[in-house]
Amino acid sequence: MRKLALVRRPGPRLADGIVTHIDRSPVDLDLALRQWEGYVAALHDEGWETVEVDPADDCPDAVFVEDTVVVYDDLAVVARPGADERKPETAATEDALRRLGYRLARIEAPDTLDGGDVLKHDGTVWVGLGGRTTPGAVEQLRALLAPLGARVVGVPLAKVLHLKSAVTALPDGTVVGWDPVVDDASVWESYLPVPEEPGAHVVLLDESTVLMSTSAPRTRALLEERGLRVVAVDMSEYEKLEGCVTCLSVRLRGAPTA
Ligand SMILES: CN(C)C(=N)NCCC[C@H](N)C(=O)O
Repeated sequence: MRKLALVRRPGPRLADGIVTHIDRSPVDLDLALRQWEGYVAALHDEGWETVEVDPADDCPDAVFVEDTVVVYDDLAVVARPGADERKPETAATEDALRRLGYRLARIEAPDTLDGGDVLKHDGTVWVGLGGRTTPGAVEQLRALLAPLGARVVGVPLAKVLHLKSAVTALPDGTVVGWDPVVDDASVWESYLPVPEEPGAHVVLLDESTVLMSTSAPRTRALLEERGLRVVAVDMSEYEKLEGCVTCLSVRLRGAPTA
């Protein structure tokens, strides 16, 4: 299966990115660029091709490209970000996915949805509700994904920016989360609390390998004990902006051949 990921390099205004649930601290732009290059190199080392979405340099948060779209099978649902200053970010993502041969749909106004609120695993799509994503957007997504056989489930979210700030899924479907920011862990059949907030953020690289932040060493050890191979990258400058490993890419597994 072709493993392709959309990425978008950090722009010159990155340090002005939005912070909501944490205090602002200075972002080192040079270090952020090196960390982004390290992230992309880690994807390449693990057999992923990357496609760069055109820059949106007026938008400080544009590097968090995950928030601009939800891709399911051959359908790309272009998001409508909940923060107005992020709304212009979606146009170039839409162009990139059109060029790659995806069918396109859009979350329509007045509803809003951020891709970071959407967690997919094995036919179920959980959507965080309470922050940037509206109930109407969940209904829109449900209607768009139903023909593809996906089950869309709204999940309460009050303590953190996005659903994937609180939880992500391991290759076997176990959902990992950092309890202090998880509103209702009973939503998931198999739930594993992790000892560090960044430990709740994994990107699936293949059936036995995950990408995560170097700032979660105890969770790394926990996952390795479960038999997973962990690739760790330094994400400090993005974590200062409430970002994490998932936000910097949109993983396209089995992309259509355009
Ligand atoms: C899973 N996460 C956290 C994301 N997909 N996106 C993070 C966006 C952070 C940005 N400063 C903002 O506030 O929008």
